[in-house]
Amino acid sequence: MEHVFDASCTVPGMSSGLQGSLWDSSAEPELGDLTRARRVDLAHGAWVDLLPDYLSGADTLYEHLATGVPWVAERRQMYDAVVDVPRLLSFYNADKPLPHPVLTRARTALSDHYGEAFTTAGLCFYRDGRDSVAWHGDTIGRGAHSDTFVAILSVGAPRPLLLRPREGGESLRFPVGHGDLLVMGGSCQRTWEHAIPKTARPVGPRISIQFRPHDVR
Ligand SMILES: O=C(O)CCC(=O)C(=O)O
Ligand SMILES: [Fe+2]
Repeated sequence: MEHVFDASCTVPGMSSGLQGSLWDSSAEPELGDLTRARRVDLAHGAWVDLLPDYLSGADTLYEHLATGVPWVAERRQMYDAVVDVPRLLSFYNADKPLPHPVLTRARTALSDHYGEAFTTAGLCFYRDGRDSVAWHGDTIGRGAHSDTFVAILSVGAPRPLLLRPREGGESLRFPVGHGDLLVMGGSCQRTWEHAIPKTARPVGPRISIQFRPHDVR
């Protein structure tokens, strides 16, 4: 799971920013075996499944998404200020074809494995260590009151995904690297929060793909 990336920031649409990978960057992306995922049970009925290197040929997918997806820089109202969302976004609802066939195959494989249809895909582009997502649960829709799944496939620079119980307690740190899969399940969205913290360390760009079932956001 050691991957080497160039630490330079990317200008999306001009250069993908992924350089110096040790891997064959022309390899076609392929999926591994979901039954090899390792489950970590968390308190309060939450769990995460971890599957490092679920995707091989991750360089190819990274390049394809970095340069080919219509990335959007959003701004959001925060109290009385309008602030930049610290990452680029691209959302694929159930009707919109996913930007690479391996993502369509991943969505089908996840649906078969977990026994629930994953429908949407949210893509996030973290350009460098200043990009982040603050503590939150994916509680828009039924994640607020029911058990749900959120499956995250990660390509590019490794970043830690942090999880902490809502009622207080220590946070757990799950490094997610190039081609890794992390699935949050059970009560995770309503009893825990997750975040991708900012870092002052020089880190290269990362793209995450979050697959969610209907009415989970
Ligand atoms: O990028 C990630 O791995 C997490 C993103 C996330 O939590 C979200 O978009 O809801
Ligand atoms: Fe989230």
